[in-house]
Order: sequence, then structure tokens, then C-alpha cells
Amino acid sequence: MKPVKVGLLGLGTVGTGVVRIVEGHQEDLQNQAGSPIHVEKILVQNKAKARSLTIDESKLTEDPWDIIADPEIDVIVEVMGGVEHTRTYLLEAIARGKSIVTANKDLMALHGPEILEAAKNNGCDVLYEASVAGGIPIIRTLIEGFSSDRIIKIMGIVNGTTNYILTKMSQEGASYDDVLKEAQQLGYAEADPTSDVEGLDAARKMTILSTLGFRTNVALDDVSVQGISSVSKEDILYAKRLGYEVKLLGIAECQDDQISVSVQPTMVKQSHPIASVNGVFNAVYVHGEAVGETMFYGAGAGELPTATSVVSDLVAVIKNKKLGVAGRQGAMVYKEKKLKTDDQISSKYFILLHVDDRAGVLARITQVFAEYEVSLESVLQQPNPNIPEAEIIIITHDASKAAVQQVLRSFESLETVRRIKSVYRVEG
Ligand SMILES: NC(=O)C1=CN([C@@H]2O[C@H](COP(=O)(O)OP(=O)(O)OC[C@H]3O[C@@H](n4cnc5c(N)ncnc54)[C@H](OP(=O)(O)O)[C@@H]3O)[C@@H](O)[C@H]2O)C=CC1
Ligand SMILES: N[C@@H](CC=O)C(=O)O
Repeated sequence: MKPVKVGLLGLGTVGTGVVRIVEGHQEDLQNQAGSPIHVEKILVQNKAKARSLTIDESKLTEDPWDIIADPEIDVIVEVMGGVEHTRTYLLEAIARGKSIVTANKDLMALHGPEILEAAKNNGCDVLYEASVAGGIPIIRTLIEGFSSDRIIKIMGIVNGTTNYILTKMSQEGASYDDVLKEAQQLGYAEADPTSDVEGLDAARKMTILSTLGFRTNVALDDVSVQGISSVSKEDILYAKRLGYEVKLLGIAECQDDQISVSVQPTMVKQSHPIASVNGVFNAVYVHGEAVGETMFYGAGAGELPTATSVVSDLVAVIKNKKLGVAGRQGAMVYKEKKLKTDDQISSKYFILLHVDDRAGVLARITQVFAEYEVSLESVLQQPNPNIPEAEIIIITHDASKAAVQQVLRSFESLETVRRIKSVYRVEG
């Protein structure tokens, strides 16, 4: 049986897992794909680097064209990361008729439509299951499992690094910097972890999920993004006392074909299943009009979980080629994009203020909420021994983002409000 020859771009955390699974599960993979699968050549930056697995050195190359231009290579598996040069390599490979498997959410969020169009025009597949939520098969689920439904909400913990950091801060009182270092050592964080902690990695993943879920071309610029660098241990403790956990949540909603997509630290009610997703685990909650609420859970990063998704895409690509259906998926994106305005985006909010401790202050504050028609679920005023002022903790009912922003602007010019300490969206 003629083997399928794979060119692997990258032999880091994920690439190493891909080699281990292709070698370790060869017999099963061969039975499913109908051919042996050989990793023929591997692109790395530095051939001399020590590797955590034994590899035939003659397979390694530092020249991408050794792989892209090799007519013997059938499929390219891209697990090297990066955007511009990677886009060039993949478009060149597609132009030569090679199908692609990639774990690269940065690339797919920014250039997905162009790459998928090129693949379709050249009769190739581009599959990218590992690009969102590591080992959870959420992309296949959105494309196939929910093809019959209309999705109204996708809410996810889609970044393992930040969930690992928030969990350790919440459960062990660990410091942000120490846990970030740990996440880097464990291979969860991106080469530049700023994209994890500032929410950009999650925003890229939400761009991909909302495009597939709502069947419209969501762009990265459509996603409002806030990371976790402003989350303090104090906020986490407050959340706990009130029955919430702080999570970096991606939230995509669609009502009457109007959508909103955001990523922000969010207070999630402890009774919501997503609140108990801890460590490097990810979860994606999908609410469909017909199916109701569903949730998908698993490891969101790391060598073998991510490689599992990559290799299952590889099997799918090989099967499609054998069946003669490569590059012939139906249209996944066919609706005109309509974005909600801030007036139309609604949720509950947690607001923590430091205020002067004197008569009439609470009344003045609640009056501001009333002026902008933001109704309140609970208000708690208490002294804080660590500050000279009093604290007011407010949880609103559902309110528009625009109205809450107006309230916060009013507080900035209100003399009795010394500090707007924290503001969080609330879910659950
Ligand atoms: N780590 C994870 O858990 C997950 C990662 N991903 C995505 O998978 C991809 C790979 O991630 P990961 O394995 O963690 O990355 P690593 O940094 O661990 O590995 C990158 C690999 O690519 C090689 N490489 C990088 N740039 C170049 C270049 N310009 N030319 C040649 N080789 C290059 C490196 O070579 P060398 O070894 O010589 O340095 C290395 O082998 C990224 O897109 C990432 O976002 C997706 C889901 C989870
Ligand atoms: N850095 C990412 C890796 C997977 O996509 C994460 O932490 O989730």
C-alpha cells in the first residue's frame, strides 16, 4: 500500500505530539485512512537543537521549500505558528495541490477566508480543528453536529494558559507571574505569552468559532478584547464571596441575525458548569435554538491533546482525497454580517467602587444608575479596613453596555466616588 507522505512544519510542543501519535498509533491510523502515514520531512528553525524524541536527523530541514516544493509530499501539517511567512508557505503548498492541516489560530483568524478559498479553487482541504480548544473537537461539532440548528450563543474558556493562571490564583493564592512561568514551561503558552494574557489568543479563537457558528465572516477587529492582566487576587476573593468565579470568557451572541463577540474577564456564577472548568482545561458552551444548551470540555493546550486534533484532521484529509471530495465542503459562511451596537449588547455587571463614607453617597450613586435606566440586582456598602473610604459592591440586572459605560463616565466626574476599582461582566 502506497504511504501518504506528510511534510511537518514545526517540531515543537505540538509537532512532537504529532510525530508521537502518528508513530504510536500507526496501525489504527492506517486502518482508518486506508494507507500508512509517513512523516517524511520536518521543518525546524534549528536542526542542532536537542529534541525530546528520537528523530531520524535526515528528515529535518531548515528550508521550507524542501517540503513545499517537493512533489512527493501529499499533505502539509503546519504546527510552527506565525502569520505572514506561514501564510505564504501554505498558499504555495495549496497552489501545488497539497492539502493542509494546521493548528494556527492566528493565521486562520486573520487569513482563514483567503486560505479556504484558495484551497477550494485548487481542490484541496484545509482543516484546523486544533486551532481552537486544543483537544476538544469543537470545529467539527459546529460544522457537522450543529448544521441542523441555529446557534444563538457560544461561550467559552478557550485559552488554557489564562485559565491555568486564574485557577492557581483562585485556589492556591499563587502569584500571576509565577504561574505564567509555569504555564510556559508546560508548553501551554504561546511563543509570546502576551497574546494569551491580553486575550488576543482567545479573541482569535472566538473569531473562528463565531464565524462557523453564526455562518458569517467575523473578523478579528469585530471582537472586543480585554485580557486578565488587570484581574487582582482581591477581585477573585470578592467574586468567591458573592458565589462567582472569575474566568476569561469568550462570549458570542446572535439575535435576529445580529451578532456580538467579546473576550473579557467575567464573573461566572458558581452554579454554571463553566465555572468549574479549571487548570489548562477549556470548555465551549453552545446554545442552539433547537438543541438547547450543550457543553464540550477537555484539555485546551499541551502536546498530546492538541496533536490528537491535528492527527484526526490528517486522517480526514486522507479519507477525503481517497473519496475524491477534497476541497468540496459546502459553503460554511453565507450570511451577511450584522454587528450589534453597544446599545444592543446586554448583560449583568459587577461594579466595585471606593466612595466617601458619608450620608447621602449611596443615594447619589443609585440615582446615577436610575438616570441611565440601569436597574440593580444588589447593592452592598461596607467598610474596608485597608482603605480610608467605604466600598460599594453593585450587581446590576441585564443592562446595555452603552448605558453602563455612561454610568461609569458619570462616576469619573462624581466627587464622592474616589475610585472605580473593578468592573466585570457577569454570567450565569
Ligand atoms: N502549544 C499548544 O498547546 C498549542 C499550540 N497551538 C498552535 O500550534 C502551533 C505550534 O505551537 P507550539 O508547538 O506550541 O510551538 P513551539 O514554539 O513549541 O514550536 C514551534 C516549532 O516550529 C519551528 N519553527 C518556528 N518558526 C519557524 C520558522 N520560521 N521556520 C522554521 N521552523 C520554525 C520551531 O523550530 P525549532 O524547534 O528549531 O525551534 C519549532 O519546532 C502554533 O500555531 C500554536 O498557536 C494550538 C493549540 C495548542
Ligand atoms: N496558548 C494557547 C495554546 C492553545 O491554543 C492556550 O493557552 O490555550
